[in-house]
Parts: sequence; structure tokens; C-alpha cells
Amino acid sequence: MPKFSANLSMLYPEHAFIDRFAAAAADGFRAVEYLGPYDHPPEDVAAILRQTGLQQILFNLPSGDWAAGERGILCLPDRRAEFREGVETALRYAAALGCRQVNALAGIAPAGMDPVSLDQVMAENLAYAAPRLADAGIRLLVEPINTRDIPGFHCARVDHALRVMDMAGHANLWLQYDFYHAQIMQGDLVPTFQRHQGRIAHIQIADHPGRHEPGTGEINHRFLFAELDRLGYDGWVGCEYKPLGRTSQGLDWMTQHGVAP
Ligand SMILES: O=C(O)[C@@H](O)C(=O)CO
Ligand SMILES: [Mg+2]
Repeated sequence: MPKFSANLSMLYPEHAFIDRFAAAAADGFRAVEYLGPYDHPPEDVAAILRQTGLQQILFNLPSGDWAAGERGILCLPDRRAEFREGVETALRYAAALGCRQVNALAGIAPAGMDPVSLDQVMAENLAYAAPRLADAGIRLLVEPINTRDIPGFHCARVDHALRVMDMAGHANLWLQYDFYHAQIMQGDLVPTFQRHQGRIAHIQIADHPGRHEPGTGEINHRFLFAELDRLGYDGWVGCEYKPLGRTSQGLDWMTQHGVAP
């Protein structure tokens, strides 16, 4: 059975962010992930992890002005300095929280910019960050995100992410494979996983359409989980979906799929 982490940016919206940790622990989760801890001092988040016994397994590098619609800065030519500062901030938080994986979001392509030059900026930033994070024992992940939910997102397909990671040319670059985004952009979920398994550090799930609980849409999660087991995937699977009702009640999808938090 895969091991599941609770994505606190999406699960438990009925609670304030800081109270979502206890809610996830009460439901039996052993690990959490979310977009970013940066609104809270690292020692406060570390204390909550200690109190709840939860493991912090992933968060994103600082991703620009989220409220203003930004979705990462990795590909943005005039934000290189901010990206580098963000790596230092993430290193500080990761050390405090014992987190061994961070995700770098490509960002929305500025209108009129040549996509090849944006790839070059991405690769340059990845080449800068990957060894620094490796020295601290932290993996650097890249996540393709569908362009229906985030129009203009620069890195939407698995092969694109892998190509840019190859351009950066460092061993500490890993794919964050979100089945929901992949279903929208390309399908072929399991063969794609199998082809790139050695480069995949983290998986996320939600059903499609709607991005709700597994079992509410067209993705066959029972099959996916069985295949992850058969293929020996030993990473985490992030529950990154929008609960249809109260999060805890909605977790009965797990028993229906023969899995547990
Ligand atoms: O899939 C997602 O939306 C997240 O994993 C993320 O990090 C950016 O929104
Ligand atoms: Mg995701």
C-alpha cells in the first residue's frame, strides 16, 4: 500500500492553516506537505510538527506573489536574484522542519517571451539550486502543472520538465509527478510513471474533473495504487485534492480503495 501525506494547502480548508496539522494527525496521517510555511516562523511550524508527530515531507520554494496570481518564478528572467534568496529561505525552513524535498514551480510565461529562453532561465536556476540543496541532503523537485487550471504555466508536461532538468545537468533534480495534472495534459499515467520511475521523487493525486477525492472522477485510483505497489514505488503520495465536504468524512475514499492514511 502506498504511504499517503496530507496536503494542507488543500485538505482541511474548514480549519485555519495552523490547525490543519492536528486535524491530519487525528485522521491518522503521518506526513504533511503544503505550498509553503513562509507565513509562520520556522520554530512555530517545527513545534507543531513535534506536537503532532507529523513528518514534513515537501513544500515549495518561495513562488512569487501568490495573491497577485504568480505561480512560481523559476522561469522568470528578471527574478533570478529573488529565486536565489528563496533557496536560502527554503534551506532555513527545511533545516528547522526536517524536510528533505522542495518543489520549484516554473511560473507563468511572460507574454511574448521566447519559450526557449525561459527554459534556459529555468535550467540556470535549477543548476544553481540543485547542488546547494544536495549539500543539505534536500532533493529539488520540478512539477509539471496543467494549463487549464493555470493558463500560461510554462512547464506543463512531463517530457518538458525532464528536458529542462537535463539541460541543468545535476543529479539532484527530481520529478514531482502529479497524476491530476498529467491526466489533463497527456493521460498515459502508468506508462509515463514506469518510463521515468527512477527520476520521480514524489507523487500527488486528485480525481478529474473537479480535483476532488479519488473515486469522484475518471481516474482509476485503485489500479494506480496497485501499480505503484507492483512497481515498487516507495515515495510518498500526496493527497492534494479539494474535499467535496468536510475533509475527515471525505476520507472514506481510502477504505473504498483498500488504503489507509
Ligand atoms: O499541483 C499543485 O497545484 C501543487 O502541487 C503546487 O505545488 C502548485 O500549485
Ligand atoms: Mg501538485
